[in-house]
Amino acid sequence: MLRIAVPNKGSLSGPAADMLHEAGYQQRRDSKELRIVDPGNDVEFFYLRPRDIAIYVASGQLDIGITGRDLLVDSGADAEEILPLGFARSTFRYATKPGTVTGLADLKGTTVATSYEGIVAGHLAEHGIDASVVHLDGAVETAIQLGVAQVIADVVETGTSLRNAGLEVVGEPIMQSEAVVIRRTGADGEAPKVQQFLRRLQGVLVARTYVMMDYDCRVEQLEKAVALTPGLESPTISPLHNEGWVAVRAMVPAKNAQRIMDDLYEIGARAILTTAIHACRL
Ligand SMILES: Nc1ncnc2c1ncn2[C@@H]1O[C@H](COP(=O)(O)OP(=O)(O)OP(=O)(O)O)[C@@H](O)[C@H]1O
Ligand SMILES: O=P(O)(O)OC[C@H]1O[C@H](OP(=O)(O)OP(=O)(O)O)[C@H](O)[C@@H]1O
Ligand SMILES: [Mg+2]
Repeated sequence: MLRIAVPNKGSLSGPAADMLHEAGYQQRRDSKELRIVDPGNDVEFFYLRPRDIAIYVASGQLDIGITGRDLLVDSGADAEEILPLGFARSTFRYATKPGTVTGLADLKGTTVATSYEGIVAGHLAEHGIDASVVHLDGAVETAIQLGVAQVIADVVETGTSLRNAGLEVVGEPIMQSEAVVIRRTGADGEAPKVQQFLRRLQGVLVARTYVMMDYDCRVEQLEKAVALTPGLESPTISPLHNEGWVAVRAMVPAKNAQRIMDDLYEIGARAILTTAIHACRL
């Protein structure tokens, strides 16, 4: 049975459960449940603290896990990313009161408050900056006002939390993060059960980002039309009863669908339809 670690709380937990549900897996009904078995899919899910997931996966007791890239790096655990999942996207950045620190070099001699000590200590060492790091569990934006640190390093998504605390970012982002599937470093990636799990999640990602587009066009315009809708491999072309016309079917990125429909119309395509993809195996 495949054993999978899933975040039980925080920003990762809801979207991870939604994605697993879309991929056809049973998920817990009660947020207090710590483990469920999905016998139909031969999978066991363990609901763990997001921060602990890389440690469990590295220990070899669980085959794979869903966590944040930043949490994986921070843990220092012997685990590796195998599939990015596109949700819980964030950057990890230094921030401070405006005008106090202008660049990375000014961090020398300061105290940096963070919940991600591993990332920060690693980043400071990499840049040869001698600064102290104080570990806080959360709400680190307040640490400056309360005099615990001069600088913070934290997750930034919209920037609202920083703005509300009167802080501004310093330097370039330390890293870009999103939810990822991880496994123990060097673990057997070819294991059929792992491969099937990854294919299902990839199917959800494709279904979320692509739509199916169908249209009719004149044979003379086909090359231009196909250039607009090349599909993932190649579009399907079917003859129409009306001579000189063909029907075309191709997957297109959902975010470009309206523009592509306009462009197809311009070159004479008609009956242009888009439909949602509910599931997919590439
Ligand atoms: N506001 C946010 N937007 C996007 N991703 C976020 C946000 N806050 C945290 N994350 C991401 O979620 C993961 C952190 O998981 P965690 O459960 O600790 O998040 P959290 O939402 O801060 O939860 P909590 O603070 O309740 O512990 C990290 O990968 C982080 O990048
Ligand atoms: O840029 P924003 O959109 O404001 O998002 C970033 C904030 O979200 C998270 O906080 P969370 O609410 O999880 O609280 P925490 O600091 O206690 O973890 C993170 O730690 C930042 O504080
Ligand atoms: Mg948080």
